Amino acid sequence: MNYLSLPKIDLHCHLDGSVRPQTIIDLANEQSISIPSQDINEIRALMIAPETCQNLEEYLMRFDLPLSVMQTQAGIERISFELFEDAAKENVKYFEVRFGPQLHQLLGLSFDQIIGSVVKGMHRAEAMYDIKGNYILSILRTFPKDNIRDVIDAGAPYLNKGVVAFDLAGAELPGFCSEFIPYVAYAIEKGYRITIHAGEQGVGQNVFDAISMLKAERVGHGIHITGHQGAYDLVKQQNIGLETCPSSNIQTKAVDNLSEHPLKAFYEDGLPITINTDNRTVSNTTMTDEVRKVMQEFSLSREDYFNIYKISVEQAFASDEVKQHLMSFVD
Ligand SMILES: O=c1[nH]cnc2c1ncn2[C@@H]1O[C@H](CO)[C@@H](O)[C@H]1O
Ligand SMILES: [Zn+2]
Repeated sequence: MNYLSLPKIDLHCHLDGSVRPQTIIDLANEQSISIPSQDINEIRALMIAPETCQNLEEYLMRFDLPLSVMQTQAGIERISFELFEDAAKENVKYFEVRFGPQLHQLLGLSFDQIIGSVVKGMHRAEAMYDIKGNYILSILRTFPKDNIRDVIDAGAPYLNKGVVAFDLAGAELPGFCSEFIPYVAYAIEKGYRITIHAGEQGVGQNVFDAISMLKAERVGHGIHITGHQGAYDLVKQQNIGLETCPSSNIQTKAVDNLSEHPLKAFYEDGLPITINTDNRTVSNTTMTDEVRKVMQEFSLSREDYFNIYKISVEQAFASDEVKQHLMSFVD
C-alpha cells in the first residue's frame, strides 16, 4: 500500500505543535530570540515529546519553544503556510488546524492580527497546492477566562472565511465543562461549530459533559468513553466524531501502546472515528505515518480506510462544496 499517495483528511492538528524545527531557528535569529541551540537536530529533539512522558502536562511543556517565535504576524503567517504546505505534500486534501490565540500575545499582537495571520498563511498555501483548510480557535482551559469572549468576537468576522470552530484544549481536569457553558453558548450564538478535547487524560464523564453541556459535535481524542457507558452511548446515538490521534495518545500515556488503542473497536461498533496527527513536530509524525501505523496494527483494508475517510468528510466543519470535492477522491 502506498500510504503517501492515499488522499487524507486531518481534523485535529495544533499549529504550535507542528512547527518545522528549521523555522524555529530562522525566526529566532530574525527576531534575536535566544534558543538553546542552532543545530536543527538538537532543536528537533527538544521539541519532540519523549516516549517517557509521564502524562499530558509533561507533553504540553514542549510548546514553549515554538510559541516563543510565534509572536509576530510574519512568523505566524509563515508557520501557518508551511504547515499547510507540508500537509499538501503528503496528500492531505482537507486540513483543520487549531491554535490558541491567547498564546500569541506576548509582544502585544491583537487577536485580530493573530487570527488574520494564520488565515493569511493558510490561504497562501491553498492558492499554491491542492489542499483546503479551516482554522479552529482553541481556548486554554487553564487560562484566565476574562478574554474568551474577545477571542470569539475577533474570530467572528473570519467565520466561514477560514475560521469554523471553537475548541477547549490544555490540561484536562475532571468536571471542567460546567465552567465553560456560557462561553461555548456565546460561540455557538456567533456561528462557531464546537469540538472539545475530552476523555484524553480525563474521565469519560468529561465526554458526556462536553456533548450534553457544551453541545460538542466532535470530541478531541475521547478514548476514555471506554470506561463510561453513558458517554459511549451518547457518542453513538448523536454520531459525535471522535478525533483520534494515536501517536499522541501513546506519548501522553492515554494508552500504553497502539494495540491497546480502542479506535478499531470503536470503528467496528459503528462509532464515527477519524485519524489525525494532533502535533506533527511534538509527536514526531505525519498523516502518512498515522494512517500507516493504524492500518498495519489493526489490519485495516483499503475499503476500511476509505470508510474512515468518508467519516472524516462527514465530520469535517467544511462547506458542502468542499465536501463534494473531497468525495471525488474516494476510490
Ligand atoms: O493533545 C492535546 N491535548 C490537550 N491540549 C493540547 C494537546 N496538544 C496541544 N495542546 C494544547 O493546545 C494549545 C494550542 O494549540 C497548545 O499550546 C497546547 O497547550
Ligand atoms: Zn489536541
